[in-house]
Amino acid sequence: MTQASPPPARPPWRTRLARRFGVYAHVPRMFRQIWRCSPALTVSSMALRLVQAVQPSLALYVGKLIVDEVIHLSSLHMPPITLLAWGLHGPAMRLEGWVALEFALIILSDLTARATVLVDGLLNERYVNDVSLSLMEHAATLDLQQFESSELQDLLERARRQASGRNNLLVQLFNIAKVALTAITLAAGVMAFAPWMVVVLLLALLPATAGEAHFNAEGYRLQRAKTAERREMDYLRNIGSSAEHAKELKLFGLGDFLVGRFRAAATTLMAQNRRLALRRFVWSGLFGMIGSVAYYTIYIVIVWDTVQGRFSVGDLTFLSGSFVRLHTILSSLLLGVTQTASQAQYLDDFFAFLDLRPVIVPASATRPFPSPIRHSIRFENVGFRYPGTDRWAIRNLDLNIGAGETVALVGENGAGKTTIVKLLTRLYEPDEGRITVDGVSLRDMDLADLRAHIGVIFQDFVRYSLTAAENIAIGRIDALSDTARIRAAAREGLADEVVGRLPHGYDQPLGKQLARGRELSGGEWQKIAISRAYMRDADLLILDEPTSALDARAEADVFERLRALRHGKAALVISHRFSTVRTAERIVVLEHGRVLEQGTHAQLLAHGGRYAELFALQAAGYR
Ligand SMILES: Nc1ncnc2c1ncn2[C@@H]1O[C@H](COP(=O)(O)OP(=O)(O)OP(=O)(O)O)[C@@H](O)[C@H]1O
Repeated sequence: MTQASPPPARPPWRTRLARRFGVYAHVPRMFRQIWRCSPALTVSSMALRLVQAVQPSLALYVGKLIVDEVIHLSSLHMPPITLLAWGLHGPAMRLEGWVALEFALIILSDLTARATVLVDGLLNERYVNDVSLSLMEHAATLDLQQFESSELQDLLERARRQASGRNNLLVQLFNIAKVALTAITLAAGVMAFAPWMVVVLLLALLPATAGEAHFNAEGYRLQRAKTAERREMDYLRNIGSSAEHAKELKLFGLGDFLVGRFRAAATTLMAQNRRLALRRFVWSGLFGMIGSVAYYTIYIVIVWDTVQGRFSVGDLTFLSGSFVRLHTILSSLLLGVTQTASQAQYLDDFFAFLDLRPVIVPASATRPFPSPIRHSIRFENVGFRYPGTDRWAIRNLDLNIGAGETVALVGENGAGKTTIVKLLTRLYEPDEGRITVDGVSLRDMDLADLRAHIGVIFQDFVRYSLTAAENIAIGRIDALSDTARIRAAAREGLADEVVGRLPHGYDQPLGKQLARGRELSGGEWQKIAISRAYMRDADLLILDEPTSALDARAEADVFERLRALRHGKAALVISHRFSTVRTAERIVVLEHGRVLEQGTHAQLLAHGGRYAELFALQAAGYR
């Protein structure tokens, strides 16, 4: 599975440059999303940063005033007095005022820093939840065929990373705004003394910025190209450590095989990441040094100017202090901008996912599902190919399911039985022909209305790690609190005696994922799934291999109830078991996506075709 895929090709420089600038295109959209989470918290977070931004310049300037005042006072040659007496001394009052202001600034800085952590924490949590909810809500609107494509899985994986790991982007962007403001105020202070210093410092930081931008883009490109490999690694990790797979893993001794495959994938990925990290380390170190050299050159000039008397000692403290900060702040600002740029690239994936539209377009003028069905459900010359494949899974299919009729579909593996169910429920659209209910095309119906009138149990139904009641209520989730309905459905689907044996009855969590969870046998799960179908008052009941795991008595019971329940409703049953199939009013034999023969059990046996042949084969097994 894992091939050491070659590093992705480098796009031309124009594209690279456009991408580097384009990464922030989605930031306003992200900001709107944050704002929607809580306008009050967003405003508070920004206001607190505004206060924090000007604080360092103010503190430095007050520091300069203190130093100058101390030098002034020490030049007055006061007689020795106590600190208290000196404090009450007139000339000291101004110094005390500056110190008090500095103290107030420090307290304010401390308070705003703490308040920012609090506000950001609250806002971040809301934002992360909002992002996860948007992902889930949007995923629910997409079609099955989109989920089955690996491109969508890759995009979803990257979008999820935005939901789980990229949430700091918000805090980082706010911090950048704060740091930028601080840098402006500090630079304005330094500019008043020597504008060239700021210019030199900015120029000296340019190489480091360019380097960071380059390596961040490279890093993202590598991560993006490796999405499929990472998904495979997640898959291997998951099957290697889940209770669901533990049984086969042990019996087939798959542990070493999985570990080996994971290790191979991880080693390739690590080697590519390491190469990039090393190149980044070397270049960033070199570029960083250019900034430091510029900084120390300027520092020496400031000291020299002070020694020469062009600057006061207060000026020296202010300038050197401002300069240290400006140097650190500008470096971190430039770094921050490029780092957030690389994170902002994930926003692309996140919003690209949110912008995906379902492929099955809703009908422009919807017609209600004809309930109850008076005549029939018809497949008229239907043809269908799965997206991305050339083979027709279904071709020239004409099929009729009359009102109140039970039709059984039989056919060898891959004949197209489940595909018919997917088309009937509009999980996929036919490429040719049409499907109608009493003459109304499925395409003209509202999707939710259509699905509300059909009860389906697929052969690979889901075993939810939820309580027994919830597992049954899944069939009609808006009736979750309707205990009587859940119990009635459980009786019809034979799940009530399964539930009766559970220590916590209907409140018993099922599966192994939840605390107190109880695992059921295959047949017991199937009874739960059949009960799900009974939760719906469906006009068409579709059971795809409903009784494959049931014992003979349970199977007979299920069909007896099915017949009793239907009262004029149609049913489509797919099965390989002839004991199930023979009870149907009509049996349709499929081959290569077409109807080969159809009729009652007796008619088909008399006909002596494929059905008779398959029936004889199975019957021989029992003799
Ligand atoms: N998601 C898919 N993408 C591509 N091809 C698919 C997909 N699902 C099924 N097929 C192909 O379509 C054909 C019909 O499959 P279908 O699941 O309808 O068969 P079936 O009659 O239900 O088989 P079985 O008895 O094994 O359940 C098969 O050749 C299968 O390989």
